Amino acid sequence: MNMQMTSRVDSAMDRAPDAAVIEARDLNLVFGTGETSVHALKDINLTINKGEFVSFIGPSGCGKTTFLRCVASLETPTGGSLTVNGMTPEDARKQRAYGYVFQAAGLYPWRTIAKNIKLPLEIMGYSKAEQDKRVAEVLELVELSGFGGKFPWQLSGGMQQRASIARALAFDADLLLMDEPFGALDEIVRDHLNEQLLKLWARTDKTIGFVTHSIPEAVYLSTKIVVMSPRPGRIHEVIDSTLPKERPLDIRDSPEFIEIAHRVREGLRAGHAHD
Ligand SMILES: Nc1ncnc2c1ncn2[C@@H]1O[C@H](COP(=O)(O)OP(=O)(O)OP(=O)(O)O)[C@@H](O)[C@H]1O
Repeated sequence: MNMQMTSRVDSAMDRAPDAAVIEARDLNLVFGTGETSVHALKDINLTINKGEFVSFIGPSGCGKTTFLRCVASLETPTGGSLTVNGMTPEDARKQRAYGYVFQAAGLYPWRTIAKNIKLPLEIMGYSKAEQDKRVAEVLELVELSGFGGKFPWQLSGGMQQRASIARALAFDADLLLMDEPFGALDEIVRDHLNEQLLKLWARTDKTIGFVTHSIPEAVYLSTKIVVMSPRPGRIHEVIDSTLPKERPLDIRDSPEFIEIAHRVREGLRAGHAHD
C-alpha cells in the first residue's frame, strides 16, 4: 500500500462512523461577474451521511453538475462552506476521496478496458500485482469479468458505462460521484444498470451522489432525493425515501414508489414556478 492510500485510510478511520461525508453550508457559486454572471448555486445547505444514495434532480441549468464538481474540487465555490470527509474538497481530492463517473464513459479508445481501469492506479503508484488484483475485482463487481482484454469499441454503450464505473471504483474510494451516467442509454439497459448499481451499493456500503433527469431513476435508486430549481440554482426540497434497501425493479409499481415519484414531480413543478 503506498503513502497516499495509507493517509486516506487513516484519516477515514479517525472519523466517527456516522460523520457526514458531504456537508454544504450556505454554499454559493457565481460564475463570472457583472451582467453576464450566473448564480449557479444559491445558499445550498445539505448533509450527506455515509452510506446514503443521494440523487440530484431538477431542470437543465439548476446546478446539479456544478454541485458535484464543487464536491470534486473541480469548481471553487464563491461563498459558504463545503467539506468532504471533514476536509476541504481540495484536500479530499488529493486523498482520492471519490471516484467520478461522467455522462459519457470517457474511456481511452487505444487502451483495453483493463488498461483504462489501471490508469488511475498507475498514476497513484500501485504495484503491478495490486493493479491486476483490483482490475479483476472491479470487473467482477460490474459483471464484466472476461472483458478486460477488449477495447472500448468492442463493447456496447451499457458495457462501456459499466467499465467507466469500474474505473471509478478501482481505488476503492468510499464516495462515488455520478453525473447522469445512464442518460444516453435505452430504458431496458438503464433498468438493468440501475439494478446492478443498487446491488453494488448494497454490497460495498459506498456513499453515492447521483445526477439524473429521470424521476423513476431517482426514486428507484435513492435514500434521499434533492429536488433543485433553477436561476439561481437552489435546493427546493429534500425528500427522504421510505422504500426498503432491497428493491426489485417491480417495486416501481408499488403505491409507495408512486407516492414518492408524485412528490418529486410536484417538487419539480413548484420549483419551476419560481421562474
Ligand atoms: N464554467 C462555467 N461558466 C459559466 N457558467 C457556467 C459554467 N458552468 C456552468 N455554468 C452555468 O451554471 C448553471 C448551472 O449549470 P449546471 O451544468 O450545473 O446545471 P445542470 O443542472 O447540471 O444542468 P443539466 O441538467 O443541463 O446538465 C447553468 O446556467 C450553466 O450555464
